[in-house]
Amino acid sequence: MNEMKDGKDPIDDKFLKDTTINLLAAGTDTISSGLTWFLWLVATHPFVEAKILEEIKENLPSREGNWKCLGIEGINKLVYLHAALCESLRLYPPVPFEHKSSLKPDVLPSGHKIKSNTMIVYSLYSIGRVEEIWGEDCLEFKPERWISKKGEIIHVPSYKFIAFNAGPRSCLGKEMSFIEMKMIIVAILLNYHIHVVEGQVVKPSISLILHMKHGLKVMVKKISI
Ligand code: HEM
Repeated sequence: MNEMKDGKDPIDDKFLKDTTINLLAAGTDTISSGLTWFLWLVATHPFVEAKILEEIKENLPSREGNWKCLGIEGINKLVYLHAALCESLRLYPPVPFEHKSSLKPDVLPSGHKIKSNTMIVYSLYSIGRVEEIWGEDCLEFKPERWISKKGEIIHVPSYKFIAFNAGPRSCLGKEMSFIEMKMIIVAILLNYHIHVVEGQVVKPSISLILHMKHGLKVMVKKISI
């Protein structure tokens, strides 16, 4: 990487180009998928929307202040919003399945024996909906399950909340994703009311990214807080 040729390092340029493309590719469709499912869930759960808005307004420095006044510190104080976002990513992980390969023979936690070079595909979508893991209400959108009695976020290990994958190859953009998504959500919810058009079929497409199969039709109305 540090080998210089004529004052220019071709390996360095390639590394920078690849890294930039990698970050753009990894952080574009994932964020848009995550935001679409989130906005749909919030628009169809008015109680959750009201609680998010209440929390944002409580944390705005002044009633006249707009969302930009919150800054990253303010955004990080929004416990209910964080909980709602985790809950949305649990039910609709933008990367719905993953694969790993074994270097040598191994035994899975389930007891299954595998040979070397076996590809194992696992569903992040399903892991977020297992009753033994998440409880009887696992299919319900309940941000409250992420909040302790003290009103703090409950830490959930990444092997359980697997939307960003777990282990050495987990998402490098996890923290950035939360900040980015929260800023966009706050900017949208403070300025617009989103009404989901009735009668449409909302379901995931089976692809590398969990897009909505038919997109999401909404009516957007400008509001002022
Ligand atoms: C809601 C948003 C996102 C979700 C759910 C998500 C999820 C994931 C998942 C599941 C992986 C593992 C992929 C694999 O092993 O094949 C991954 C890897 C990765 N993500 Fe994200 N991601 C998100 C946003 C971002 C953003 C915004 C960035 C960067 C700006 C980013 C950068 C990366 C990178 C660089 C990797 C590869 C890490 C490695 O292989 O060591 N991601 N992400």
